[in-house]
Parts: sequence; structure tokens; C-alpha cells
Amino acid sequence: MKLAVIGTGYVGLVSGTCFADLGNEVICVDKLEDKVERLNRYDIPIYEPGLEELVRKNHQRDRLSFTTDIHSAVHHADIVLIAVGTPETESGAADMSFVYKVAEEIGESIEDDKYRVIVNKSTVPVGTAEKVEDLIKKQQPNANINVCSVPEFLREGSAVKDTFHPDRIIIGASDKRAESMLLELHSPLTDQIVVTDPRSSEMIKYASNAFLATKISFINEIANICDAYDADIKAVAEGMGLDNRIGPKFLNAGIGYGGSCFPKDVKALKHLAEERNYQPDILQAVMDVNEKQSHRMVEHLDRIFDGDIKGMTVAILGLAFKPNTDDMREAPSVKIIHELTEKGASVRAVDPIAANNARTLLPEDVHIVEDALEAIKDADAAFLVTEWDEFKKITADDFKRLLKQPVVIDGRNVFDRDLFKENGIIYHGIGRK
Ligand SMILES: NC(=O)c1ccc[n+]([C@@H]2O[C@H](COP(=O)([O-])OP(=O)(O)OC[C@H]3O[C@@H](n4cnc5c(N)ncnc54)[C@H](O)[C@@H]3O)[C@@H](O)[C@H]2O)c1
Ligand SMILES: O=c1ccn([C@@H]2O[C@H](COP(=O)(O)OP(=O)(O)O[C@H]3O[C@H](CO)[C@@H](O)[C@H](O)[C@H]3O)[C@@H](O)[C@H]2O)c(=O)[nH]1
Repeated sequence: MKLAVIGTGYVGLVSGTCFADLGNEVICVDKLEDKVERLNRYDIPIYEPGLEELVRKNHQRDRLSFTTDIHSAVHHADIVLIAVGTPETESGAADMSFVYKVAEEIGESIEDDKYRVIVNKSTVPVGTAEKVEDLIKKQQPNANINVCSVPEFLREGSAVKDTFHPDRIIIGASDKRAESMLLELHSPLTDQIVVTDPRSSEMIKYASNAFLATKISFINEIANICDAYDADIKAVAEGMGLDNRIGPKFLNAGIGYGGSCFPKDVKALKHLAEERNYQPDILQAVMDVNEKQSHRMVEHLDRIFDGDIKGMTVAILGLAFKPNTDDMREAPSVKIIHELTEKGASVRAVDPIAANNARTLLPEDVHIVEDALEAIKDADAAFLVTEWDEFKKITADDFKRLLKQPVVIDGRNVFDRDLFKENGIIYHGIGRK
């Protein structure tokens, strides 16, 4: 099939490339000239395992191209996918200006009566498919289109794998012809395809992210209660997760959820509810717990040193909001580092990939180094903030040998607590001492 993908970020670039790999002819559009120019020489603007090879392969076999020209991309396409950003506004609502602008541009680009399916992959408020259809038809009243919702569920860091092996695909279609074209496009990916109306599809995306965020805030709250009673959250989560009704995933206690999706999507769903005069108490509690959670590591450090951390050097292992990505959007590391420096501590930080993106978000005097052991050397304490594999390999011996004081605060509960303690480390995880 012939596809145009508008917006070449995490979602547009990955799904456009994967659809090309499945045999479709894909034109990816971005308004940023330098991004398009970089992509045309396989200089991939984001870090995503496996993506570069796939872009190169499909570009070379003429199935994938990059352009700033939305007009020709829409003209070529049977299906147009919208994958631009929907960041949060000050009120918490999703900023829909990028999606609406693209809708207008699609309307301006349609000049013939060919049938096209317009698909919204961006995460958008319920009712957006109808608004997008209105905006397109305002520009081109005779446009022969149907606007559908196919939300994206990929995770950063495993985006290519998630795209080829999704748990499910949701197709929100209000028209049988659009439904069958979208079934044809997505059927090579999975048998698990749910077809529904666009409004329910849009809600499935927000509800899924809000539910996962709720699971995280719930387990973080239990971890904080474990701390107060000397119970071990890892044992608690394992015991809970063996119940099939609960399941083991997304029960890792830590320093709160970050990234470009959960924080803004929970807020946007809350805003949607309030617009219809419904007070979403659970969503509010999820956000409140998450806000407090990023302070836990500094609270533990304060407790160990009786509140006197001024002048100390703290090694920060990991800056990205999660491993295998260079994305710093809503990364808890930023809040933690600011809190430490406001309390008079110095920070030495390391991240395998995200250091460049992190620089402008951190206080100027934060020293970013290239190597984890260099970060730890002569520091007074080490904070494991992002669970990159290479940090998990640091041993109790390394910490003991290199730290001035063997204090390790494990924000992701990845180290072997008992072994660390046996080796004389003053260890504190989240919900496990
Ligand atoms: N990042 C994720 O992991 C993820 C996963 C699932 C869903 N989503 C949702 O998908 C959407 C896109 O997210 P993202 O992270 O890929 O965003 P992004 O910010 O990485 O990329 C968006 C791209 O759209 C381009 N763009 C904006 N306006 C344009 C226009 N008029 N014409 C052409 N290009 C334009 C921007 O230049 C940018 O390159 C959001 O709604 C997000 O919530 C994101
Ligand atoms: O048990 C867990 C699992 C995750 N996290 C944190 O939760 C955040 C989000 O993690 P993850 O879901 O792996 O990353 P994202 O790439 O943000 O993906 C989420 O957001 C995307 C954008 O909407 C969706 O498409 C995905 O399905 C959804 O998982 C990160 O800060 C993680 O550290 C935890 O603290 N504990």
C-alpha cells in the first residue's frame, strides 16, 4: 500500500520504517528540513536499537523516503498517518495545534477524488477524529476521506521490536472501507486486532497509559509503606505478581514514572474528565504519588547523613528516563539532581547515551563524565537512577574500593541488597533497606 506518514519522531519514523519493511511504499514527512536532510543520509536523530539498519535497508530499496513536501506525500498516499506531537499545555490539556495544522495541510494537499484513509496515531483527546475530518473538509469540501484512530503503543528503547510484535492493534473506524484497508495494513503484525469506533479507540490509548501509570504509583506507594515497616518491596511485588489477575509487569518500584507519555497523558485524561465535570480522584492520586516519589532517594540520603549533605559529592548513574533511550523528557534524574545541588551537594553524572540531551536541563556545575567508575571515584554516595545494563554490572567491590563512603542508594532496586550489605555497603533501595 502507499503510505504518507506526517511527523518523523519516535512514532512516525519507527512505524513508517517498519511499514516499509513489510512491503509498503512509505513517504515520511517532517517540517524540519535538517531532520529530513539527516534522515536522507541515515543519520538517525533518535537513539532506538535496530532502527538505523532498517532505515538504510528500506531507503536503499526505494520503499522509504523522507521529505518536507506534505503535498506530494498526501497525493501519493492511500493511507495518511498523522504522528506529530501532542505535548501538554499549561492547563494539562493536550496541545492539539500540531495535529490541527497537519489536518489543514492535508486538506490543502488533496486535489483529486481518490479515496484516502487518514489515520491518527498521535495520542489525542476523545473526539479528535471528527475534528480532524471537519478541518480537512473545511479546506477541501469534496475530499473523499475517512478519518480513523489507530493509537500507537510502542515503548521507547524497544520501539522497533514493539512495532513488529505488538500485543494488540486497535482500529477505530467509522467506515467499512477504511476498516478493511486498515485491517489489510496491520494484519501482518498480529491476529489480535480490535475494531471499534474512533472515540473508544482514542480512549483506549489514554486509559492504557493511565492504568500502567496507576500500577506504578500503586507499587511505589506500597514501597513507601514497606520502608516504614522494614518489609521488602521486591518480595512483595513478586508475591503479588504471581496472582494471574495482577501479573508481574509494571510492578517495579522506583523513583516514579517519567518520559514523554505517562506524565502528559495522565494529565490530559484528567483534563478531559474535568471538562465534562467529572472529578477523576484516582488519576489525581496517581500524579500526587508520582510527584513525591522522585524525592525518595534524597530523603534516604538525608536520613543516612542526618540531613547534612552539604559539600558532599554524589555520583548519579543514569540520566535518561529509562534505559536504551536518549530521551530526557520528564526524566526523574533532572529533579533529583536539582534537589541535590539546592541542598549544597556536588553532582558527578554519567549516562551512556543521554548525556548530550541532558546537558541543558542540568545545573551548569554538574560534572558529566564518560565512565561509571570515574563518576563513583571519591564520591560520598552513589545513586543508581537509570537501570542501564552496564551500571548493573558494577560490583559491591567497585563501590567499596572507589567511593569515599560506601553509600549506595538504588533507585531501581537492581543491586543484590544482601550481597552489598555483606560487603559493608550502606545500601538503601526503594521500599527495601
Ligand atoms: N514517543 C513515544 O514513545 C510514543 C509512543 C506512543 C504514542 N506516542 C504519541 O505519538 C505522538 C508523537 O510522539 P513522538 O514522541 O513521536 O513525537 P516527536 O516530538 O518525537 O516527533 C514529532 C515530529 O512531528 C514533526 N511535526 C510537527 N508538526 C509537523 C507538521 N506540520 N508537518 C510535518 N511534521 C511535523 C516534528 O518536527 C517532529 O519531528 C504523540 O501524540 C505521542 O503522545 C508517543
Ligand atoms: O515497573 C515499572 C515500569 C516502568 N516504570 C517507569 O515508567 C516510565 C515509562 O516506562 P515505559 O512504559 O517502559 O516507557 P515509555 O516509552 O514511556 O512507554 C509508555 O508510553 C508510550 C507512549 O504513550 C506507550 O506507547 C507505551 O505503551 C508505554 O509503555 C519510565 O519512567 C519507567 O522507569 C517504573 O517505574 N516501573
